[in-house]
Amino acid sequence: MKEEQINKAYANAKEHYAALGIDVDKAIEKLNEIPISIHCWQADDVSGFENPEGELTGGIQATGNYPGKARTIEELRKDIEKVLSLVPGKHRLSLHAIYGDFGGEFVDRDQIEPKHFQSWIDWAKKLGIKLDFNSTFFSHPKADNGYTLSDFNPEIRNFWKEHLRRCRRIAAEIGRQQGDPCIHNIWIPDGEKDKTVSRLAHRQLLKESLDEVLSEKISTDYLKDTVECKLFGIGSESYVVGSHEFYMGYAVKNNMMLTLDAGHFHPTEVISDKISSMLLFVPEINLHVSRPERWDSDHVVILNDELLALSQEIVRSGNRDRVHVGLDYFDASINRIGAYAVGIRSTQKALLQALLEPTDKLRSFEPENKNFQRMAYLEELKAMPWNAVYNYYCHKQGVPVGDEYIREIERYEDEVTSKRK
Ligand SMILES: C[C@H](O)[C@H](O)[C@@H](O)C(=O)CO
Ligand SMILES: [Mn+2]
Repeated sequence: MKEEQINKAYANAKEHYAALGIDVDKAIEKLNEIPISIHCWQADDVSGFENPEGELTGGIQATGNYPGKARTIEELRKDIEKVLSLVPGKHRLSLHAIYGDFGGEFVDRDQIEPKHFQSWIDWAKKLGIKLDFNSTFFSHPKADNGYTLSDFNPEIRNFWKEHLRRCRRIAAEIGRQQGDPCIHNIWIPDGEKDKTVSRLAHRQLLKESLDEVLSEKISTDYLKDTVECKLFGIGSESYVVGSHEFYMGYAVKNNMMLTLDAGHFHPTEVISDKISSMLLFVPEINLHVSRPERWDSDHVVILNDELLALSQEIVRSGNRDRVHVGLDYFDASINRIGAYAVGIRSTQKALLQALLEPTDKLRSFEPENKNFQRMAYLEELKAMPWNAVYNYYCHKQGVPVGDEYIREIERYEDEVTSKRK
């Protein structure tokens, strides 16, 4: 797109929004301050570097066999660097524990240390980005019977407690070195395919295991733990120990962060409407923005109604700094760099639309029962020239404008990912 065209469209958009009392430059500034925590696992179908040839377990599945997935740390970093060059803003990278730099050795989960993540910390520092972290309770023989921290066997529980303990210390070290708290997401796949009888017993064990490990106090200047619930997984259709009620209760009781994953609820249930409730009871919320298609299928995030509603709720709540936006999907059926670019850019477009909303004006209709006016303005806003503002933002940040990123990805595929056999 030509510079002149971008500027002209932007000037026109600016005028349109000004008529509604909206300052587009301020909206861009605010958008620029919202980091998106980019998940490292889209690049390699959640394989990681502990046992890359191993099976992906834990009730999640990456479907598809598109060529070019990252096979090494170097390839994964190169891919993430490419992704970062295609999107405006400063973002974060969310690492899973199985993505350590193990130097070709097998290091079991109860043995990992900060040193295995030092090269990630150094790399991130060089790029000027921050890291988040995830403990990995899946794809491991000690999780094969469906339980980890809530297993009846104390040896299994102890193994996973040690993993969690170490992950917290690794995340804290990342936070300390980057001078910004590292968000440590705890997702535990424990559950069963069919009619579990001992539901309470497993939940009691999960609670006890978490209580024990989380009793080690670590400053929130370095580490922010967050717990992620789930309704069901593949092979855990009937029972998941860490359900919504379990973790909502756990997070509220312990005054800690709660992760809401868009794919972890009933098929028609949305997380956008949970934000305004949970903000009243937990200090912070972590989002795993994903796209469930019929089930928790982890499709690439696109600009749909729920993504917009989610963004509106974040912005309208006035608590942007208490809601952390992270992505979580792993589509192996399409170009993986493209999957990242679409997901990040769409999330930003939704956030921008929310930031360009004349919220006070809309709110003013409510006490006056002017619900037609509210609805009509909301409809008008959908067709406002927000995309011209996004294009201008991309242009100013020196990243591809409009559909230019598609050709960049095709070039990268020709030159890099297609050569990975
Ligand atoms: C790989 C992630 O940890 C995983 O996707 C988790 O966050 C989840 O959402 C599982 O369904
Ligand atoms: Mn998730």
